[in-house]
Amino acid sequence: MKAVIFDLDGVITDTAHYHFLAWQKLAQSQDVHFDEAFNENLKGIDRMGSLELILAGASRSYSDAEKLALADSKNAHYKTLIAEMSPADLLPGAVAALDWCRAQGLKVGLASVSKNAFTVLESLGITDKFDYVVDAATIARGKPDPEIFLRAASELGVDPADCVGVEDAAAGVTAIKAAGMFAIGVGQPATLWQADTVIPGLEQFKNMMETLCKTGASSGSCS
Ligand SMILES: O=P(O)(O)OC[C@H]1O[C@@H](O)[C@H](O)[C@@H](O)[C@@H]1O
Ligand SMILES: [Mg+2]
Repeated sequence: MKAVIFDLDGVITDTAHYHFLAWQKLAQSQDVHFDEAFNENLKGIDRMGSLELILAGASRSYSDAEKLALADSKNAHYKTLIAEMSPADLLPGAVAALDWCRAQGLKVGLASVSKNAFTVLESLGITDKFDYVVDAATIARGKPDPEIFLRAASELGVDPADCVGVEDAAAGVTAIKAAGMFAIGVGQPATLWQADTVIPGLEQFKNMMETLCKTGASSGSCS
């Protein structure tokens, strides 16, 4: 393996909860039922894709202009929720995982479909820990399409088969597998059943990677 490509929301920081709160408020404003179980379907899905899924439960149809206005209002709310983020919002094990990759000589990429990813990385103080961060605005097809992971691998100069992807969302794991990479799921095995292996959080990342390197389970050997 030569590179590790991380998702951001729900893997490195708990912005997944802020997305949930912002979508919940929007759904309530449109009288659409919304709960944690439904939100699971939105994880990893881009902004307009998520909005379409929510509005599918509404009693009326929406014009493109209305949809854009709703997406803008969700994003404005989301931005107020992330405004106070700081390095204290890093999930346990996140910095250690990123630093371990670099110490091993592995390339480190970020593949988030969030257009707020650069802002969040800056607030967390970890921008310089990545060799390449995909700009979500340049991605045509969101997860579960593999485009974003393939772009990261290409920009890092690494064959997708030599990459490990790390994801908390089912759609993200599907994208990693479709890109031909080894998938580490972060969360519940029942949700992330497509992943090659699942860990509860990044605190277990280093041990998992060392085991993979020893057994050659990913792609033969490490860097
Ligand atoms: O609205 P943004 O910040 O561009 O984010 C898009 C998506 O980014 C993903 O990382 C999140 O898992 C989704 O929940 C979110 O909808
Ligand atoms: Mg995520």
